[in-house]
Amino acid sequence: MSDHSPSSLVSSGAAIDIAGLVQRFAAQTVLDGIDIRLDPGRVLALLGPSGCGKTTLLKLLAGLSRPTEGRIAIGGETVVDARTFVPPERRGLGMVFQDYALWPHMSVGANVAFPLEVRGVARRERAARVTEALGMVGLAGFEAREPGSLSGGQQQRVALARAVVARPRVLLFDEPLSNLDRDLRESLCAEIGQLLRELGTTAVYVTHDHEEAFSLADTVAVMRAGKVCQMAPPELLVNEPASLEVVEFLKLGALRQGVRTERGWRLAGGLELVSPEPLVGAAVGPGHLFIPHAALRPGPSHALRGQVIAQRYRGGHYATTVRVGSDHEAFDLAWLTDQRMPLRHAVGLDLDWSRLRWFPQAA
Ligand SMILES: Nc1ncnc2c1ncn2[C@@H]1O[C@H](COP(=O)(O)OP(=O)(O)OP(=O)(O)O)[C@@H](O)[C@H]1O
Repeated sequence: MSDHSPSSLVSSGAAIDIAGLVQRFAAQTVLDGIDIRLDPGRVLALLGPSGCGKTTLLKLLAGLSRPTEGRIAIGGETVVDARTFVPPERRGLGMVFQDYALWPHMSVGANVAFPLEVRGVARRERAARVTEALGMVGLAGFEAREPGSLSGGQQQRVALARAVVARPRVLLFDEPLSNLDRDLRESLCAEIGQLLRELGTTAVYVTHDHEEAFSLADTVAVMRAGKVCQMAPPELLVNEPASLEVVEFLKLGALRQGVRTERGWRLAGGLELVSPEPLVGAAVGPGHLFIPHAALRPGPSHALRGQVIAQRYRGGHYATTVRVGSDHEAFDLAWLTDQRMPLRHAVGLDLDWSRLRWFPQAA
């Protein structure tokens, strides 16, 4: 964020242990047996579609509600189970919300100082730590400003300074960037990631944005319908998605129904993929083939032939949509190239066969 050293705000992050967490509201089961262990200082993203239970899980961590069943421990101490409930203010947390939640009648400095005031920190130390926290988020000298006079991005930086000023053991983020425009989202996301690493705080970050989750987090929990489908570092999720659900949600390529043959796959619609090398693993039979975007590369074998149907310039490359396969069963793949191409331009692509994933149909 700035080159200000965060020395006095560095905290020792706490481990988080969640075991058998269930949340029911009347007949609806919103969290259905969540087990998560997060090591101290790690950043976990909870990623999933609207309504999958992300915010409900974050609220349980924060102590803003109580689970129907299960246990949460922070730093080895049980903060909630059937017998225990530690209130939010005693959990050692900092929180950043989507809507900033700043107090409009208080100056920026007073907003950031508030968690220290509540903890009875002396005025002189308070002032020094507020200055430092504002410096860290790139708002040095903003103490006297009114929150209402700041841009959305600046208000979120104030909220971030307020969340870190009391050296929390755990930081919780609930979709903090979703009210900001794309460029600002990208830059603030990178800055938050850097800040978290400098501070060493454990963090849980709720988002439905894949890019945010993948760029910020050490570990991503993909959630669907109250369950964690897969929890893994971003590169593992991309290369080894555990299930069709994860593949479908992450949208990192094309998923096609087909039949595994001795030498490759015959996809619905008739497209044949024949591997140059013998395939290992999985028996022949029906299932789904996942062709990740990352498996595409230019080359002479032209395992896949298609037509360019769209190109978008982004960050030095053309994100190119290539339509492959016959008319009624055509599918689209995204390919990064530095060449500009006319619409309907015919392209032949090679495949990195080792990156294809086959999900055999359950017997
Ligand atoms: N206090 C409550 N009482 C009844 N139902 C609730 C309550 N809180 C949440 N729900 C329901 O639980 C489900 C999950 O909500 P939650 O806010 O956790 O989802 P989410 O994954 O964070 O979604 P979004 O990305 O839209 O915020 C929703 O169907 C919601 O209506």
